[in-house]
Amino acid sequence: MTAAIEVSDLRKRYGDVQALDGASLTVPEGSFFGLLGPNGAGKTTFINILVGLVRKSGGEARVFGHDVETDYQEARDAIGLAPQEFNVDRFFPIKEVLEHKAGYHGIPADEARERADDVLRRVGIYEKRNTRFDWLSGGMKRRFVLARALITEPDLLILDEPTAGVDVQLRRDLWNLITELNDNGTTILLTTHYIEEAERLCDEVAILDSGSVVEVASPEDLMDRGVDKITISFRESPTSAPALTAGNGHIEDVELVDGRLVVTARQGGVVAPDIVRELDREGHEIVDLDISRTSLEEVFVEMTEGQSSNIEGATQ
Ligand SMILES: Nc1ncnc2c1ncn2[C@@H]1O[C@H](COP(=O)(O)OP(=O)(O)OP(=O)(O)O)[C@@H](O)[C@H]1O
Repeated sequence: MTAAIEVSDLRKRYGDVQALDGASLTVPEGSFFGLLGPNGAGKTTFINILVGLVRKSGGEARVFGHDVETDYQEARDAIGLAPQEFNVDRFFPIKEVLEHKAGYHGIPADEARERADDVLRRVGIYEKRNTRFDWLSGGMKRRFVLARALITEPDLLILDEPTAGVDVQLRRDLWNLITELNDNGTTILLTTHYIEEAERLCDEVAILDSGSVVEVASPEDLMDRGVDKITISFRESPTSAPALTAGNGHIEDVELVDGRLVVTARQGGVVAPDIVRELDREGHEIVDLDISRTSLEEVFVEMTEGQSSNIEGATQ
């Protein structure tokens, strides 16, 4: 199967700044893929090279097998982009903006009108179809840039921080809409500073740091690399921390804190049952057990340490 995105040794230099420094990445067709990284890691530059807004300084980039420079039109026609910054023609009613965009991609006028109505309904701003972009609220503007990305029915939808600064309702609407698109086969590339968003939506995430890809894994696999804390309360507190043989090398530390046993371990959910059985065998009566998992956020911060990270937990 041809990959949706195939990038190797991608480089971009702006004057003194090496924005991309040999980034390599494959995004499989049909996946919901997250591109994470601290501010300035090169995410927007990466996206802009794919859509032809920025010329690479070196390396290769293909979209569904089409080179983004030599087969520009084919590559561009496959992509719908909802950019971080709004760059919309402000003087026309939004429905016309969509029709112009469809026309630019070779879609006949009748079909363009139908598609414009359809995508405006899907993003929930059909009643604003005759309004100029400037007169939409901030949330409606976000909805509109998504509609504009969808008008060409792209095989690859690229969303550059689609939920930055939007309210809870809109965030959920956007999540539902893009999940549905992905279920129907659209490949999604999402950049986000909301870690919970990546955790919830993405099959795989790539972590970009200082212009190169430092990791590609599922959110679940990344979280398994961090350490979890298992806190166990007993009917009668032991006088010292029991020595544990369970855990198969997963346990990193065991200590007694205020009468409770605190076990630091990788894959806490996997080792906890063995620990419980061992303590039970030794006659300790357990009254409560709590596992706090490492968050993807903690793993991310550790991997990109030293960078100015502003990754956030989604507020809702
Ligand atoms: N047109 C430009 N001219 C000069 N430097 C640029 C230009 N565009 C980006 N840069 C620099 O390239 C680096 C990567 O920027 P980029 O916008 O790709 O990062 P990002 O990961 O998208 O960041 P953010 O999360 O803040 O959006 C930064 O140091 C930025 O200042």
